[in-house]
Amino acid sequence: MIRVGVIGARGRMGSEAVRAVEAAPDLELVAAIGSGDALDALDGADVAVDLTRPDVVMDNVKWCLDREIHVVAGTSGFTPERVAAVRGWLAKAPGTGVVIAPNFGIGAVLMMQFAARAARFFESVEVIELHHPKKVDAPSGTAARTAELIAAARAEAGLGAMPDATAEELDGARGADVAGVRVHSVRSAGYVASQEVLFGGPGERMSIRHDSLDRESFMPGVLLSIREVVKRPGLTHGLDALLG
Ligand SMILES: NC(=O)C1=CN([C@@H]2O[C@H](COP(=O)(O)OP(=O)(O)OC[C@H]3O[C@@H](n4cnc5c(N)ncnc54)[C@H](OP(=O)(O)O)[C@@H]3O)[C@@H](O)[C@H]2O)C=CC1
Ligand SMILES: O=C(O)C1=N[C@H](C(=O)O)C[C@H](O)C1
Repeated sequence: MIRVGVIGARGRMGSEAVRAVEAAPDLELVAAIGSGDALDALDGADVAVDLTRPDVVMDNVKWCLDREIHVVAGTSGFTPERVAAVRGWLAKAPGTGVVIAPNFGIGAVLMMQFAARAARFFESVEVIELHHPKKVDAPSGTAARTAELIAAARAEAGLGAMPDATAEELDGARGADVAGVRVHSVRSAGYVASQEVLFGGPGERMSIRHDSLDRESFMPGVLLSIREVVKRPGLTHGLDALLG
């Protein structure tokens, strides 16, 4: 049995994760921690799953790594600087694993992979992410990571800046610049989590879209990450490596 604690257990994702862990025959829920609860309840846990907020997740990860508790971090906000900080902490806990999962959805992981693969073939690319209006951060972690992957693929292919004649702009009209890729965030009732990556080249365009219609879409990825993190010391960034 893998002993699991969920941090953010009363939230939208955390409560789903609690149910999923409780229903899994090889996992035991040993802690369900909400805001205001002490992390000490994680003593004895093998894995902590963090589904909280970008402003608290780093402290939680550090607390767990100081105690050699493996971490599955689904919370958004993992900038390259934060990922580097986690790597640094892991260097002092070499037997411990961390999975940072910008998105647990299998389709979303594929959408990010496909986008990175297509990136070198198009001169233009922009990302539109659409989420429920209770989301506290923008752009989404998924969109930011997608932009980073696209930017890396473009750089590797020797592509320069994208064509864009914008000379006058209402603040925000062209979205956020993430590693040179424009990311547009929509917040609207009726959405859980969606993303579309738009590519353009001479005489053609292509879009790759993924929609999570229900948070149950994330649960297979949460369970896979828990089962894998105990076998993988060090940092795993994204579910790609876990999917084979
Ligand atoms: N990787 C993925 O596939 C997915 C990631 N996410 C990410 O997961 C995170 C949570 O999303 P969501 O569930 O929608 O958000 P919610 O606001 O519904 O849940 C967050 C929960 O964290 C709790 N919390 C806040 N601070 C602490 C703390 N210091 N210790 C313990 N618990 C705390 C909150 O408690 P309280 O309400 O009392 O403040 C709340 O219950 C977000 O960053 C989101 O982007 C979401 C969906 C999928
Ligand atoms: O807050 C959400 O809901 C989601 N957050 C993650 C993100 O920021 O990418 C994953 C998914 O998009 C749902």
